[in-house]
Amino acid sequence: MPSALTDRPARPLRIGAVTYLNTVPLVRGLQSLLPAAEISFDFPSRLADNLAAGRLDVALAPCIELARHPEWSIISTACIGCRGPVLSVKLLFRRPPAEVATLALDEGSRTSAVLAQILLADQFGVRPKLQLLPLASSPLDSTADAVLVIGDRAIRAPATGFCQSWDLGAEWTSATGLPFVFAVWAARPGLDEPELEPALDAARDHGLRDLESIATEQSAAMDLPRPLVLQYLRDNLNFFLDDAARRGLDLYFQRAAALGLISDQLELRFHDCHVKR
Ligand SMILES: C=C(O[C@@H]1C=C(C(=O)O)C=C[C@H]1O)C(=O)O
Repeated sequence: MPSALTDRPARPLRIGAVTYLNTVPLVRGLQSLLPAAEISFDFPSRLADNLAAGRLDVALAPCIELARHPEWSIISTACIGCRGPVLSVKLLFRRPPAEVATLALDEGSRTSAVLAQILLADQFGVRPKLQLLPLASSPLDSTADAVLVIGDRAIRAPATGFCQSWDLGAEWTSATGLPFVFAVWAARPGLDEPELEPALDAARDHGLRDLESIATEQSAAMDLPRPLVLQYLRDNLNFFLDDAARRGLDLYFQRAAALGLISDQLELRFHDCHVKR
């Protein structure tokens, strides 16, 4: 039923969040802040597709997708980023980087899929042929010269079977001196939910105050050492889209455009236009 005031169907706000450990601090308090919202979890690439298809109102979307959907706006200062090694975005090499002719990309990824191509092109001048690493396949199943894996499975990525591995957060920061941003909260056009932005920011702040208990709970749930989980959430990840993170994002988009991986007319849109370029 359309509501009389807004003329839109009165349905719950549909929020899509990433299904990895990195997102737990961002969403832990969200349901109690937005009791009527429907929060679902999926892989980053699917969240982007679902937001684009109108199946979600807001999603923790791979930031490269902002370039492909200029109609989306960023709706929170909460993000998934890093300022150095990230631990969960890895490029595993079967051949030395300068000899990479085939690159398999984690099906769950969009941002890191482009980041891997930027780093290989900028540092070694290689433009490999792309393949898909399906979500259900192990990197060991792929015969590509280099294999990108992200998320929880990258934290556990195999140490054997590959001659070298890059942590893409570390590679980006040592090449540029800037932080990196993997995903941001993006809203579909026309979304009018004034309580959403403060809730997303507050949920992040709440999660960060609760890292010790999240680490205890998640290390048991994921069978990972608690110190590793705590270090990942507290030290590797950065959850703030601040000025330095935005400079990293700008440079990433510039490099992606220079390589023809996105159009070069990107202008980031922020909800309510409270941050302008
Ligand atoms: C740090 C990470 O960032 C992720 C990487 C993404 C991508 O490559 O598209 C998208 C969302 C994030 O969850 C990770 O998943 O390990």
